[in-house]
Amino acid sequence: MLAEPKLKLLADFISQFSKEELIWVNGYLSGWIAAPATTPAEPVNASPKKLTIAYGTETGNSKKLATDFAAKAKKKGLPTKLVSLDQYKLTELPKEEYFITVISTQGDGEPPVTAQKFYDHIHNNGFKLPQLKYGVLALGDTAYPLFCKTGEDVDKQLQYLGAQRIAGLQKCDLDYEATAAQWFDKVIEQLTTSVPTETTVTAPLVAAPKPAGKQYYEGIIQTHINLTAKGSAKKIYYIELLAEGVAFLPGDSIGIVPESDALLVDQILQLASVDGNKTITWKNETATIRELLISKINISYLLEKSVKQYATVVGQEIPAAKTDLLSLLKKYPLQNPALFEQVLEGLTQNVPRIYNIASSPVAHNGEVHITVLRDVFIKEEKEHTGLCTHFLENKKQGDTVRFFIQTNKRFRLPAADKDIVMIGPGTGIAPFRSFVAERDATGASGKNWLFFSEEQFTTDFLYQTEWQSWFETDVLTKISLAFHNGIEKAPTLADKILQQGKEIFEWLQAGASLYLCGEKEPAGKAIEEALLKVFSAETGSETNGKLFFETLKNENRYSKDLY
Ligand SMILES: Cc1cc2nc3c(=O)[nH]c(=O)nc-3n(C[C@H](O)[C@H](O)[C@H](O)COP(=O)(O)O)c2cc1C
Repeated sequence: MLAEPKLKLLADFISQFSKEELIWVNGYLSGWIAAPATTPAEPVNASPKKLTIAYGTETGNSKKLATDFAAKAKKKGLPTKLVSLDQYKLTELPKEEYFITVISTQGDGEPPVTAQKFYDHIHNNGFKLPQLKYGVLALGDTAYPLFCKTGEDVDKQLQYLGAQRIAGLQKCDLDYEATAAQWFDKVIEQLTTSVPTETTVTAPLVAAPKPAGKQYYEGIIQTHINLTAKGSAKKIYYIELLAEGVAFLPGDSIGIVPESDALLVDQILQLASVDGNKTITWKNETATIRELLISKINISYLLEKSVKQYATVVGQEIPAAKTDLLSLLKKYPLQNPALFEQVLEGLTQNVPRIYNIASSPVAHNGEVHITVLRDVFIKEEKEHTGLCTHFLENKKQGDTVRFFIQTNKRFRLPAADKDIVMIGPGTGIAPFRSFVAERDATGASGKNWLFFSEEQFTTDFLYQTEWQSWFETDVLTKISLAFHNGIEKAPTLADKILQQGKEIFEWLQAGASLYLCGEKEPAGKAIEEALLKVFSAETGSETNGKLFFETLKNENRYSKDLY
């Protein structure tokens, strides 16, 4: 409170200023109060700094944060505009003064749908933004391999375009509130006190222990079979999970958090002479060491920072090669068992593996089906299987699996009367089984065309009897197959697309939607190249072909899910 004489002095003083000037004074005073008492902050210019806060969101977190930020900035007297990136006028960007982006990462490291245009705009147009001062707050989830990828890309690209950071990129995990608020307080401090300079705000090194925003389900395995026949070079498992009340749409995926092999964990405990029954708290999770090693902690594919932490604990130089905990313990034994908990601190959590759902919620009510290729690789001359493959391979009928639904809004069936062309080499066929089963069960009138490829016709034709039955009942209008069958120059799926390009183009011109799912390399890449060749040939030039491809994407008639 001010005493009466001072209050009067202040009122007289204030009466000399315009509203704009008062807003600036307000900001100036906040900065002055926040600064150390001996060095009052000097404002650099007399007018308040104009701030735009733009958000790109899918499930609303970025919007909520951006809205809180805008309210805070306004309170501090900064003229602030809050806008969703899909509403943002891209021609405004070169005119902006201070530009804060709050953006999440979706899909497999992709921008939210609402931010796609902005993302493409800054990446595809050859302009510069020398006057822009910016900061990016990235939302993500450390459970995903491409943590905060979109925020990283936007931050990097704005700098590349000549803009100046007023705050370093801040990456946030699911428990973002406190970190985000701290970061924005620093931004406000910059804008209300002094010349903006780049600050590096370090992201928290350690992941939040569990993806709190996700709803997890327990599914009971009711079928677990190898889809490929005897004589096949591969194993592809078909797993049916009983999962009553789990809501999803054709095109969605599930995330499964793999568990480590109990025998491997026991070997580790024995080697480290550690009591696995001791209860500890690891990244907010309280359980026995053995339980944590089985269900939470990544012991198979250690990150570089985990190896570094191990090297510090044992006080030795260890090369940053890909390794696992057991190998480290064997090669660089711990001097004493008490050090094991320090090693655990440097380890990260197991990340979920994502599988396309192969069932239809209408046709296979209460069930979720997946198609899992046994992922085999050679390390130190020994055959190994991927962690989740190994985990799922050893499950039996009646066992439970913990999973969450990963929605994929970019991979959706069109209206029931629209035609679809589905290209699914190998396990890429999974979502198309969901699509066609759904269209069959709902009596959708649109035509359906499937492209599929595998090694051997006799052993590897995934879901063969179902495709045959759908073909016979006219649910599946066309099926185009490419099997290698051990023939050196056998046509690939890309070749089939080139051969049937004219008809594919006709379907698309008549309004069909096109889908591609499967491995990115080599099949996915070759197929996209073949599609571009087809479109170029049919439209008369490569430029027109690219334009046709772009139009399909802009009209949401080309969806791909490559891994
Ligand atoms: C389908 C889906 C895919 C996601 N993919 C990623 C990813 O690749 N990388 C990441 O860091 N976070 C990923 N996330 C996590 C989100 O970025 C995180 O939940 C964020 O808080 C969402 O913010 P929003 O509500 O503003 O979209 C994904 C979330 C979902 C639902």
